[in-house]
Amino acid sequence: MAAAASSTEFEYLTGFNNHFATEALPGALPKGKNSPQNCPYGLYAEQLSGTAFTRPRATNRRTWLYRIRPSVCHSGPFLPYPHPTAALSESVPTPPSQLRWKPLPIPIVGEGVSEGEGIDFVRGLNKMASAGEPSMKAGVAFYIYTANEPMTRTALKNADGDFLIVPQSGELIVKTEMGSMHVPPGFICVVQRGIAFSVNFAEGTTAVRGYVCEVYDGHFEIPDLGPIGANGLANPRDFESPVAAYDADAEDPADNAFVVVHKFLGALYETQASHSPFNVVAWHGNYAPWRYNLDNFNVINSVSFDHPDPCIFTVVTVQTAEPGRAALDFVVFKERWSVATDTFRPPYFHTNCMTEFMGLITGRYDAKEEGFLPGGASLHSAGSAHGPDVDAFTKATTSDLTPDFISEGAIAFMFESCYLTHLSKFALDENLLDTSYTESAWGPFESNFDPTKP
Ligand SMILES: O=C(O)Cc1cc(O)ccc1O
Ligand SMILES: [Fe+2]
Repeated sequence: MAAAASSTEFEYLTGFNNHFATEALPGALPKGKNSPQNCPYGLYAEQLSGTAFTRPRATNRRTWLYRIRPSVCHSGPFLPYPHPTAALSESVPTPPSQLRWKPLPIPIVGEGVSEGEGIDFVRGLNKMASAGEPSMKAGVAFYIYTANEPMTRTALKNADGDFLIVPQSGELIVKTEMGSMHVPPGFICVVQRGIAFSVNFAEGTTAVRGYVCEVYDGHFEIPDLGPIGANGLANPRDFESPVAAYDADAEDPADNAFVVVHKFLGALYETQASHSPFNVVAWHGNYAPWRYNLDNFNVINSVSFDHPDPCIFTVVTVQTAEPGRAALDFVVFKERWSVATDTFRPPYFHTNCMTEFMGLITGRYDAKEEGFLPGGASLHSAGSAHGPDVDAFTKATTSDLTPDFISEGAIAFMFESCYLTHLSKFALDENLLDTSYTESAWGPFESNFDPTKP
């Protein structure tokens, strides 16, 4: 497939939830006020709210955009957007089975998508599982995307939730109204609701695969550190937001045409725009997309005994109103020293009241060294017991407990949610599922119980 290559050289503004100010033309930001009678360069002033106007200052998010045309010129009339796998996204009766998926082919060919067809990020977004309702601002959706075409003249604007994008293969250029970000595997990015964006490819990338978590609740925050102190895990200064950049109008009106896909109440709508929605010449505010390099995550773990719960690896979280109960924790399992004495070191057997959707970006995961593959996924629903597979158990109970540098170069992750998710029809496709998962992982366990040997 032809892929328009994009440069990866972008500037960034650093710091989590900072109040940024950035202009692509000198003096484009009005001085001292948000909404002057006339804006510099003939721009239109427009506010984008990320939270209710009345939220307390600490959690209030909004950005002022100075743009060539108001956003309303790029929206409506809205017509249903024919998504190739829409029918497969529908929720189906969901068993509590522990599930594992093989790496998804790029692109996925099947119902709705024929061999050789160009598929972009929006058309290649496949819903695996979801819970809740965008209309009530509570819930999540987990997706795997595969695409072989950039969104050169298409943008997506999501009213339902924030998108956390986790590339697994292929380097993304995520172009947003606030500017562009390079997001290769090993990085994550968040594009919050209401911000139009296109997923394009970096030079050398012709096909991509990765994971997306959409959260209908609030926005991603860095977790509080409690007794850990003022530093550690994900540090605020490592979050990078784009600088302002805009598409200038081309001379030929035909070259300016854009399709804006709008996600609203779980459905996709399209609108034909005569100009690019990426027309923000300057912006200021604290509601902006960001990227984060997972290399910067400072792993903290036990240096005495026992296996801490996986929340110790939370990079960012979306909280519900109940303290400590996450709509979504994004948790990363990466290389680290494993030193705990007299301890079963891999993830323990457990039943969680939260839902655990996992993916693997690269390398191996210590609870399942075989079978859980990069580009694949697993789902352990709330209430469904799971744990290390028999090989991991045998290795962990027989090896010497010397300090061990584990999972070298590996990055696994978990979307952990307090919501119970429904599977999509797509997720139950037998060609995508690893149908031998539960039997191969846990079937061989035998009783080692001997009442004579304490
Ligand atoms: O199930 C999993 O592999 C994820 C996980 C990891 C861990 O270290 C502890 C608990 C847990 O759910
Ligand atoms: Fe688990």
